[in-house]
Formats: sequence, C-alpha cells, structure tokens
Amino acid sequence: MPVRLYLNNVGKSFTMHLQGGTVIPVVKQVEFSVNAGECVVLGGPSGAGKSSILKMIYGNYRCDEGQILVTVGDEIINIAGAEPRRMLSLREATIGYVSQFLRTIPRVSAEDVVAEPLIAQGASEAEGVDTARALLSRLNVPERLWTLPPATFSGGEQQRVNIARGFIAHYPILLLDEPTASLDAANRAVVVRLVEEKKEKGVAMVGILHDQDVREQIADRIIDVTGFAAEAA
Ligand SMILES: Nc1ncnc2c1ncn2[C@@H]1O[C@H](COP(=O)(O)OP(=O)(O)OP(=O)(O)O)[C@@H](O)[C@H]1O
Repeated sequence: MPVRLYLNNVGKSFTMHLQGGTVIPVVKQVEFSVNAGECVVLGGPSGAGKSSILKMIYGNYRCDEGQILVTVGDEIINIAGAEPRRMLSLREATIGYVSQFLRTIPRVSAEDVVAEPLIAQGASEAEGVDTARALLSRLNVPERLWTLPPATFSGGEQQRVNIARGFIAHYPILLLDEPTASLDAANRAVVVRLVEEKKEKGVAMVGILHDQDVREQIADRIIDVTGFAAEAA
C-alpha cells in the first residue's frame, strides 16, 4: 500500500511568552510513515506529546523543524510549510479529524451537522442527510433527536453526533483523537467497525486511543512517542 503520510525529523517546543520566555520542549526527530489502509496508534504516557503530534499533522500547531508530507493524488505536500488557506482546503478534502468533543452550532440540526462535511465534498443535500441518518442510527442516536440542534444533547449523544460527522466524508487521511472515550461497549464496537470500513477504503489513520480493547482491535502498529522525547533545554 502506498505511503499517505510521512513525518520526517519533526520537532516541537512551546515558548511561554508570558512566563519569561520559558521553553517547553515536547518532541524531536519524530519519524514515521502511515500507509493507505493502515491505522497507526500513538502510545506513551500522559504529556509525552501524542496530541501535539496529531495537532501538527492537522496544522493546529506549527512544527519548529522537519517535514510532514502528505500524498494528495500525484502531489506530495509539506504541511509543515503550508499556507493557512492551503491547510483549510486540505481539511476539506484530504485530512479529517475526529475528536471527542462536538462544537455545536446554534439552530443547526444534528443530521445537518453530520451531513455538512459530505455536502462540502460535493454530495447533494439529500445524499448528505440520508447518509447522516444512517450513521446516527448505527451509533444509536435516537431518531427523535435527529432534527434537533445537539446543544442540549447529553455528553454521550453529542459525542456520537461528532463521531458520525467525523466519519461521514471521505478523507485519505483521518486523525482519531480518543474517539471512543466514554462510549459504551455497543457504540465502541460501532466505532471499531467504522475504522475497519475506512481501512477497506484505503484511508491512512493516526490515532490516540487509551482504551486497550479498542486499541488492540484497530491498531496495525503502535508508536511509542517517548522515543521522540525532547530533553529540557
Ligand atoms: N498549547 C500549548 N502550550 C504550552 N504547552 C503545551 C501546549 N500543548 C501541549 N503542551 C505541552 O506539551 C507537552 C505534551 O502535551 P500533549 O498534550 O501533546 O501530550 P499527550 O501525550 O497527548 O498527553 P495526554 O495523554 O495527557 O493527552 C505537555 O508537557 C504539555 O504541557
């Protein structure tokens, strides 16, 4: 399977400008690749830098050094140097992110929240909403909630709306940030199945998953990020 994502010598530290410029080194010389159809899980203790690596791949955090190369069709793009506008278009078509928290939009129904990324990729509104309903149903979100805005939903219901939104569209690269945290066993199994379906479609995934069971079921490889620890300056 072709390489979809390649991190080469990536390093990151934070400079705390309001604390006298204290530098917090996080990771250095991060190097790994992810093939199409593969799910790589980042391991290591709290504070090791797993989320920071995921956020650099999604462009939320800038890398201080190194390259993050993404294959888009015949092109190879270095996200580490991508313009913000380029990054936004990559997020629409190439890199998806499933987090555990839903950002609710006032007055937009759950089914429209879920359908939006698919419609943004060119699907008709009807196809978007039909696909959204199918996913909400698989994730056991009660039908009576589908046409309501999720702001008043329970934490678990909002999380499942968010998962449906994260999995609905096709992205060649998908980042999973604790997608199963606080889900019950039945819904965890649905997420495992959704990840398997993405693998079958050749999606390259990088995940953070603390749940041992889920991790064992979906991880093709576990990369311990403590190997990339940056020493204190
Ligand atoms: N925006 C930020 N500003 C300053 N320091 C940060 C920032 N984000 C992360 N850090 C620091 O970087 C280090 C790595 O954090 P990160 O969240 O990447 O770890 P993690 O392995 O994902 O941890 P956890 O498993 O607890 O979520 C921590 O010491 C954290 O305090």
